[in-house]
Amino acid sequence: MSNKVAFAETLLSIEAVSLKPADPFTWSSGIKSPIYCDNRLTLSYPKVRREIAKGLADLIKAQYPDVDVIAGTATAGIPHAAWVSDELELPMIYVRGSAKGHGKQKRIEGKLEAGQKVVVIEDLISTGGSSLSAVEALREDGAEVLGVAAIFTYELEKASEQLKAAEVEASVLTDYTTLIQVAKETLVITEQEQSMLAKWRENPQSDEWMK
Ligand SMILES: O=P(O)(O)OC[C@H]1O[C@H](OP(=O)(O)OP(=O)(O)O)[C@H](O)[C@@H]1O
Ligand SMILES: O=C(O)c1cc(=O)[nH]c(=O)[nH]1
Repeated sequence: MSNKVAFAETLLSIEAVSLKPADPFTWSSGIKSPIYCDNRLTLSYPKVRREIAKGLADLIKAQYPDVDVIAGTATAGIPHAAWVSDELELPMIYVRGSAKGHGKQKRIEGKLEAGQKVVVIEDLISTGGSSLSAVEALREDGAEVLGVAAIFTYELEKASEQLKAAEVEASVLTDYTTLIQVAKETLVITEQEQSMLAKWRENPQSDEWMK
C-alpha cells in the first residue's frame, strides 16, 4: 500500500473528512465547498499525529536535507511543526496570519537568522494562499524557503499556479485524488456523492455543482 493511500485511510478513519453539500462549508479563501478536511482532529490521536510527524520528517529528510529551521503556519500547522522539529531535532518557528498589534509586533515568532534554510509545515493546501503568505513573510525576513510540506492538498489548479509563480515547491502526505479513490473503495462515499464531488472538482470556484 502506498503511503498516500495509508494517510488517506487514516484521515477517513478519524472522520476528519466531512461532506455537507446541502449547506456548503466556506473555506478561508471564500470558496463554498461540499467537502471539508479537518486535520485539526489529528491532534486528538497520538498514534496518528506521530505517523504524520514521522511522514513529514521523512519527506523533509529526503527532499530538503539541508534544512535549518522548521516553520509552522498559524494555526493548524503549528502543532505539526512542533512534532516534526522534535523528530528532526531542529529549531522551530511559527508564522502568524498577520503581525501582532501589540508586544513586539512580530509576524514570525522564534529565532530566524537571515540566510537560514526553512521548510514550512502547513496542515492543508486548498488555494495555497496561506502557505504562500507564510513563505513571503519568511522571505521578507531573509529566509531561504526550501519548500512547503503539508498533510493534504486538494490539488487545485489555483494552488499549483500560485505556488509555481512564487517558485514554491509543495510536497504532501496525501491528496484529493487518493482520498476520493479510497473513500469510494471503502464505501465511505456513495456513487452519488462521488459524482457530486467530481462536478465540484471541475470548477471549485463556481457554484455550478450546487445546481
Ligand atoms: O490553501 P488555502 O486556501 O490558504 O487554505 C488552507 C488553509 O486554510 C486553513 O486554515 P484556516 O484559515 O481555517 O485557519 P486555522 O489554520 O487557524 O484553522 C488550513 O489550516 C490552511 O492553513
Ligand atoms: O480552505 C480551507 O479553509 C480549508 C479547507 C478544508 O478542507 N479544511 C480546512 O481546514 N480548511
